[in-house]
Parts: sequence; structure tokens; C-alpha cells
Amino acid sequence: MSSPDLTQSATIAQRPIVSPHEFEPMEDSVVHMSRVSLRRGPNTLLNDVSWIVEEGQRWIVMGPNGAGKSTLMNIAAARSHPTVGNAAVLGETLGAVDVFDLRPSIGLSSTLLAEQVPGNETIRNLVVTAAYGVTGRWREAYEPEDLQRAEFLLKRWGLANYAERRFRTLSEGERKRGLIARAMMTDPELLILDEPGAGLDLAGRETLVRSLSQLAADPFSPTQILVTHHVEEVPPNFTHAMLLRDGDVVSAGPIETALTEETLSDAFRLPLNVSRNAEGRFTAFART
Ligand SMILES: Nc1ncnc2c1ncn2[C@@H]1O[C@H](COP(=O)(O)OP(=O)(O)OP(=O)(O)O)[C@@H](O)[C@H]1O
Repeated sequence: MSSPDLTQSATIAQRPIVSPHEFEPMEDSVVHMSRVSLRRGPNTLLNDVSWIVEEGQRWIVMGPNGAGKSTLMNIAAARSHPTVGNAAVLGETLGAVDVFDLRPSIGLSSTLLAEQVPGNETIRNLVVTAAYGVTGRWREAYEPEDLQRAEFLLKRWGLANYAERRFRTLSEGERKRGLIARAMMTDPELLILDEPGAGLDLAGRETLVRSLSQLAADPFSPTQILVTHHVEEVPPNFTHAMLLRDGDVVSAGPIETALTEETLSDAFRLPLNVSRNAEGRFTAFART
């Protein structure tokens, strides 16, 4: 489906496909994808995606299982390249930049990352090792400022009393908060949280939503992209949304127009009743 909003934002983002060295991302864009497709063998994981994330915006990326959300986040996090099209992050075009220079400016929390954390890593080391972009503390020497920042972030994310606990002994909610603290360690300009609410119980989800809403409201916090399957996990104060289905963009733009009953029903191929309360929280039910 194509809403007027989608047409407008995609048109602004679209440029002729050029070599990475020739691509000129929009000034002050944090993410600029133009006509991005990603293929693996015969499968098209993303199909002609054009998207601009501007500084200070807070985006929700939503869609059913297999829609391409994590694939899109891997490009935005400079972890993979488009097969076709141009993608720039923080003004640097993938293919024309050393991604190892770019990655410290991008905070990423994902299930894939969680799987790479050694089970015996303490939560303090989980956070501080982000300064070197590694998981599993070994012999790296950390500056006192790094250690201080890790302590600050552990406190900020309610983990001050867990600093010496091993990652494997933490609850899912504590792990998720630890991964977000780690993603913030390098004081990134872009924060990407891929399904931070997955596997949380009701109290854990509500605590997380409140923390993410507070972070989103902080004008000094980084530009944010949050991937979720559930409208209940959308924190108030998020400003924009993109819905994906089968690698295609269903809608993208300000959350009021991009995340609606119509666009959600389309993305999930299910007629839905969607409402939003005065506090900005969404609920969705299948129409009976
Ligand atoms: N390396 C690969 N080779 C082939 N297909 C792949 C590969 N990686 C992912 N896919 C497929 O691409 C599609 C999109 O995957 P992706 O993980 O981006 O979806 P998603 O929206 O994040 O899904 P979920 O909500 O289940 O996490 C899926 O159908 C997946 O099976």
C-alpha cells in the first residue's frame, strides 16, 4: 500500500543509484537509504527501501516475523551492505568508509549480540567492553573515564547492584537493560535497539517502556531506532514509524500517520482495531 506520507518521504530519500563514492546523503541525516535492496541467494530480504532518519528523531520499526527488520537494522548499524542501492549512516556512505571507524558512533543492542556474550562475563564488563567494541573482557586496559561511564550507565539502567553478576545468571529483563547500557557506552550518535522488549514479563516490559520513553524525551540522547513486534511496546515520545512487510515498506513517516489501524492491518495482513490512549500508549486487537 502507499500512503501519501510514504510517497512523500520515500521520494525525498530516493536518489539515482550511484557508486558509494558518488552518493551524497542528505545533509544532517543520521541514516539515509536510497533504493536499498538486499538479496541472499534467490531471496529478496529488502526491496527498494528509501528512508531518511534525521537527527533527534525516534523511530519505531515494526512488522511481522521475517519482514526484514533485523536485516534493515544491520545496514543501519553498518554491519552489512545493500546488494543494490546506497546507504549512508551519520553522513558516511557504506562502501566508501571504514566501518570500523563508524561503528563506535552507533550503539546496537540485539539478540544476536546477546548470543555472543560469554555467559561468565560480568555485567560491568559487558558494558565497559563496548569501549573496544568487543565482548568478553580480556587484557584490555580501560581509562578511568571508561570505568566511570560504565558505572554511571549501570546505575542509569537500574543495574548498580548487579555489576559483578554473571550475564548468564541475570533475568531476561536485566540482560536487556545491560545490553542497552552497553549500547550507550560509547556515547553513540545513533542508538539501535532491536527487540529490547522480547521475552520480558509484563512488569519488565512496562519498566522498559518507561525507561525508553524517558530516554526518548531527553534532548541530549542520541537519535533512536527501536524494533518491535508489538504496539504495546511503543514508548510514548517516539516520533516516527516504519512498517515493513516481506521486505517492502508499508508506511514510513510521523508516527501519527505511519502507525495506524490501516497501516498495521496491512503490514500484519490482519484486520485490526488499534487505539492510542492519552499517555500515547497503543493497543491492538484483531477485529472480530
Ligand atoms: N543469510 C540469509 N540467507 C537467506 N535468507 C535470510 C538470511 N538472513 C535472513 N534471511 C531471511 O530474510 C527474511 C528477513 O529476515 P529478518 O531477520 O530481517 O526479519 P525480521 O523482520 O527481523 O524477523 P523477526 O521479527 O522474526 O526477527 C527472513 O525470511 C529470513 O529467513
